[in-house]
Formats: sequence, structure tokens, C-alpha cells
Amino acid sequence: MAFGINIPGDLKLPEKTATIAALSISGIAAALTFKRLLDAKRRLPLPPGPPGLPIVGNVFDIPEEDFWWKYKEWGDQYGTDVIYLNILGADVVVINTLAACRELLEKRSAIYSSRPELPMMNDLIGFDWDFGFIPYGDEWKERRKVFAQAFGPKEVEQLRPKLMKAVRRLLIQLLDEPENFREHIRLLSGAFILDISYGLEVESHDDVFITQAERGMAAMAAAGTGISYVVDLMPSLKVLPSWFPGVHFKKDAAAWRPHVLAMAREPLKYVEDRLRSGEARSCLAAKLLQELDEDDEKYPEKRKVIHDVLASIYAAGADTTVSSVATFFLAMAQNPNIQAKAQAVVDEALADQGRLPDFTEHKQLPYIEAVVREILRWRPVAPVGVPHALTEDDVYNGYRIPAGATVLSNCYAIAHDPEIYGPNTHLFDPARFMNPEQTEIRQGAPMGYETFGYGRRICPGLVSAVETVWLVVISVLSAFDIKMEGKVGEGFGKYSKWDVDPPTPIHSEDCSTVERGGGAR
Ligand code: HEM
Repeated sequence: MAFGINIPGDLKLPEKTATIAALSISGIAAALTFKRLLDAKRRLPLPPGPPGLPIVGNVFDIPEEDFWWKYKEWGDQYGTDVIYLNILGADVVVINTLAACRELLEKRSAIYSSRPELPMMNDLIGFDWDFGFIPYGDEWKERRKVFAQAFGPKEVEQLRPKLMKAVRRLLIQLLDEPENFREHIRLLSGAFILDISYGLEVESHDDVFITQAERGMAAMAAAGTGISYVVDLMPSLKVLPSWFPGVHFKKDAAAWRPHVLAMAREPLKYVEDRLRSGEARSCLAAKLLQELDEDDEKYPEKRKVIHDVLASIYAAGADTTVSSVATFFLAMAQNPNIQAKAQAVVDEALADQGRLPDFTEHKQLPYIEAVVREILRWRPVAPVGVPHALTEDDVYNGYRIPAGATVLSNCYAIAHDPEIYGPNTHLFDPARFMNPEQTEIRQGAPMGYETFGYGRRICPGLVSAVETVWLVVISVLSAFDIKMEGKVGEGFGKYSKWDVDPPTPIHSEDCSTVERGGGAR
């Protein structure tokens, strides 16, 4: 019933008529007030932003590189923490401050937690199994719940032996082929995820499951999240046939789709086969599948949830972890003094122990904790987060934010905000998290976790990701010196115009590991 009002059945007819009339009048009045509020809301201005051109809007205003600084600069120029951009008619809102992220993405998360439509990524390439890309709603909630149960702090603790194994193998590979450190990091991340998800024992880069997953990830990187393909800006184009002139996106999608579907389908089938033959190794897939009843009429849907959640772990966790670990190598190569200080801390903790670091040292070494926080802060993996989408019209600071707007959080600008992280945020300096004596993490120090996003869609793999970075950091520091090698490149580590004292720009490929106490290998 409209407005949810029940009329008692024992009322007499005139009373009923009067009651109905009264209710109708108050209903109409409420509807009019609501409409007036809505109209007033719609008359409010959009947040300020660069003026843009007709039809294309701000497409040509956005620089290809370091666009997060441009977003911040516009915010400062217009005196607002939320700016508006029009991208070929689509509403895009960028949040430049932590306070505004908290207000909008956290406090108002009920309406800021969807995702924009991603026709290329989801419908055409086939990533609709990745719950990180699907809209807010029941399907997302169900998957997120299963994920959260598998990655709570206690569950992550149980994954530690598998993580230790992966990191120890990384050390051996660094010893054998330090110049291929990037490949080794990729294998560390992918192999650990395939082990915990499906119990797969991946030993080398040529492993069939790794190859399959990496092909899928290459498709994801090429598709981008939103504006790499014209179909993302004009979803209606997806109905065009692939022979239609200029419809490259369909050909690309057709080439990638089989890999993207296989990376989710094949490892799960492998576990199912192993369960039937009684040979399944302990892993999330085995645990979740064993909880299902094949006679349950909802079995196919429940199996699909497991399929989606497990594959999302690789899709969301592999490249992001690789990127953070690569930042560690870069930061150490650029900052030998910090590396030496961190190594001294590790050496002292392990003196006379005759072993490599393990979780005994976890949370015992504040400076290493600060190094990890600084890695995550200094070069956020997703500089403007993963786009959120607003599901209802909203008003912020007198500005209208329209329903359907894509909402970006400028994590990079926030992670470099001197009011949160102190001076010289362009520099890699773990000391910013420490107390003046440099003995403990300073009380009230921020976590440095802007890189994990905000609100209901915040990275649910955070605890596992931080533990992985931590174990790599402490293990590599205990065994190797990381030094720059050969020519000094350009581009990676490029500093922004805000930087006063830029670090030497280098490519992360130019780093090399040197066995501690030994010569360059
Ligand atoms: C340092 C490594 C990582 C970084 C920087 C990172 C960052 C992020 C970010 C920025 C988001 C989007 C948050 C938002 O929308 O506000 C996200 C989502 C997600 N991450 Fe991570 N992540 C990392 C590692 C991982 C790992 C290891 C896993 C799995 C174990 C994981 C699983 C996920 C999932 C499933 C989502 C989608 C959540 C949703 O849409 O509800 N991430 N991550």
C-alpha cells in the first residue's frame, strides 16, 4: 500500500471516507514536498570543474600522465574538494580529499558503492565473473560475503605456510636470476593465489594455469577500466556486428574472451576432478565445494558464486600485489640509506638465530612496518582507485552529484597530502610514521592505506596483501642488497611539479638484487 499505511477494517463508511481523504491529502502533500525538494536539488549546480568543449566535454583536458595531479590542481583552483568532469556526456566526479572520501564513500556508502557499466570488460571480454566489477546489489553482496569469510584475519593467518613457501621460492629465484626480479615477483603473487584458491602447486612461469591466468590479466590491462574503448563511453555500440567498420573492440574481445573464461573455469574443474578422485589438496575451492550439496536445486547458482569469488582473487590480487612489491624494489634502489637502516633492524632481530625471517617477527619491528606503510602510500597501485558509481542523486557542499555519475577517489593526491602525511610526501621516507625517537610507530599515525580504496567496496584482500608485502620486504632485506644497475632511465618514478627535491628517476627494470655480502650477480 502507498506510504505503507494500514486502515483498520472496523471503521464505519463516513469515517473511512474521511480517513482516506485525510490520508490522501497528507500523501499528496508529502509527494509535493518531495517533488519540490527534488526540483530544488536538480537546480543546484554541479561541482566546479574545467569548462570543456561541446559534446566531447573535458576529454582533451585530461593529461595522459599523472592526471591525478591535474585533478588535484583543478580542485585547488576552484576551491573545492570535489570536481566535476564531463567525458563525452558522462558525469565524472573526482574526490580529492580524505574528508570528502569519508563523507561520500563511507558515510553515504549506501548510494556510492556501485560500479559504472563496463561493457568492454564485463559483457564483451567476459570479466562479469569478477565481483570487483559488478554493480552493487544482491549478487555482489553474496560474493563479497563468501570472500570476507575466506579472508578474515584468522583465515589469513592459516594461509601463512603457503605464503612462506612462495616467498622462500622468490628468494631462491632472486639468487639464481636477480635480473629477472619482475618475473619472479609475478610468479610469487600468481602462484600463491593459485595455491590458496585451488591448491595448485605452481613451480615455474610456464605452468599452464599461470599462463592462462596471465593471458586473462593481459586482457584486463588492455581493456582498462572505463575509457580505453569507445564502447565503454557508448554502450549501445556493443550490438554492432564485428564486421562493422571501426568495430575493433569486438575483434579484441573475441580474441581475449576464451582466456578470460578459461582462467576462471579450468582451475575450478581441476579441483572438482581432484575431489572426485580423492586427491584434492587443502584450498578454498575444496573447502567451499565440499560444503555444497549436488542435489540442492540451488547447486548451480551456489557453484557459480564459488567460481566467481575464487577467480576474482586472482583478478584483483595478482597484479596489485606485484605492483606494490615492485615499488619496494624501486624504493630500496633509490634510497640506500633507508635500505641499510631497515636491514640493520632485520639483522638485529635475527642475530644468532640462524634462520630466515618468518611470522615470529610480525608486528615486532616497527621500522619494517613503517617501510611497508610507506611502500603502499608512496606509489598507490590504483592512483584514482577503482571507479564507484552513484545510484541516487546526491548533494554535497551545495553541489548536485547526479545519479549514475562515475566517482573516482584521488588516492594519489590523498596519499601525498602533507596535512595527513607530513612534509615532503614525494620522498620515500618511512620515518614519517615513526615517533621522534624513531623507536615506535607514532601514536595516531595514518596507516598509509589509501591505495585500498574506501567504503563498502574497500579492498577485502587488504590483510592478505599487507602480509604478503611485509613478508617479501623482511625476507628480501635479510638476504639481498638492492642496487641500481646500468643506465638511469626516465619515466618510472617521475616526479610531479609539486616535488621540491625529486628523487633520481629510474625504471624499476634498472634495479638489481645483490646477494648480501656477495658481489653483483
Ligand atoms: C597491495 C595489493 C592490493 C591493492 C593495492 C589493492 C587495491 C584494491 C582497490 C583500490 C580496490 C577497489 C576499492 C574500491 O572500490 O574502493 C580493490 C578491490 C578488491 N580487491 Fe584488492 N588490492 C590489493 C590486493 C588484493 C588481494 C591480495 C586480494 C585477494 C586476496 C584482493 C581482492 C580484492 C577484491 C575481491 C576486490 C573487489 C572488492 C569489491 O568490489 O567489492 N586485493 N583492491
